[in-house]
Amino acid sequence: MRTSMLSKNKSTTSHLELFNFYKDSSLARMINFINEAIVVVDSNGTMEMVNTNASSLLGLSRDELLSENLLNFINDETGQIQSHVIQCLDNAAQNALETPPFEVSLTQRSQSHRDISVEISVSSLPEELSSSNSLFFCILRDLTLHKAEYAALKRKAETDFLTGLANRHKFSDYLSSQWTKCSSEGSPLSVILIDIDHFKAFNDEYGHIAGDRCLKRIGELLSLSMPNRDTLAARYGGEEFAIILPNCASQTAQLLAIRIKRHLAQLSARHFVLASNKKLTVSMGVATNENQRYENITSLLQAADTLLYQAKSRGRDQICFL
Ligand SMILES: Nc1nc2c(ncn2[C@@H]2O[C@H](COP(=O)(O)OP(=O)(O)OP(=O)(O)O)[C@@H](O)[C@H]2O)c(=O)[nH]1
Repeated sequence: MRTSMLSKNKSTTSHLELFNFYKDSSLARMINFINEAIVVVDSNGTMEMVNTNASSLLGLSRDELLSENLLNFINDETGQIQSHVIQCLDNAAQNALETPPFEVSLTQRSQSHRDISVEISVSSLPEELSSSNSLFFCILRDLTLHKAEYAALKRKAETDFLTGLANRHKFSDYLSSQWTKCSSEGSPLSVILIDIDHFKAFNDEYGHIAGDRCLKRIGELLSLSMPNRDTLAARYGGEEFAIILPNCASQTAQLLAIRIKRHLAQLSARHFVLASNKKLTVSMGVATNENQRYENITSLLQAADTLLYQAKSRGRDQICFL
């Protein structure tokens, strides 16, 4: 039975016959013992064998999956991913070991119809296991949990613990990507540096815990003052903050700096008054890359830093811009 079925031409063997044959083959029995979701497909993506893990991942019983094509589970409006999968099957047929795993989004057919991210790794089966019809062994790995964990870790790695703003690392990455984007579009890019004045005196007078609370309040205020989703506020250093404003001309950046300074003054008057009755103030430097004024990110940041120190040396509690 085995030899005659295998030697039969695929076109004269119905899918049901093939499936029933494969269902009882030693390979089909073996894949049920592997602790991965596995489907065996032909070169068009039609499923020939499915193990129990794959059946629960795809949300249909093994028998229901018989008439299904793996490609029909893939979310792919443009059809590009499906072509890529077919190409991977072709590649796997040529060189099984050089087909890298790829990621797709699948819709589960269970009641929830949930979309899940899955990594598929394809290998071709040797001829003695697949008859004249090329078969491919696909391992499907659910990446949903892994992706959620990765996103949470990434968020943590990019966030300043105390203020909840972006940290310096995220600031650098974002500035770098926005520099490239704005330069290629010929649009302006502004940076505002903000440094709290005499913060050491505040810490000395009220202690570090009150100092931390103050930094947190300023972080909240900055976060609420951002004009749009492209704007990024970050904690740049100990008592220093920075704002990246893509597509923002110098005048608009200056107006935003003035507004933030006014809001900070109101916050300070309510919460952060020093013993000498002096309020906590900030100094700011605002620099804008317009008409290729600066050669690179470093010179833009240096300009903002120089302007900030100008504000400090002129007596603090002020904004300097070009
Ligand atoms: N509470 C608290 N204080 C911090 C933190 N990071 C930095 N600082 C304090 O910020 C102060 C910065 O002091 P300086 O660099 O002398 O600056 P300044 O006193 O603000 O004076 P100018 O910047 O010259 O106006 C130091 O006392 C630091 O301990 C923090 O996370 N929490």
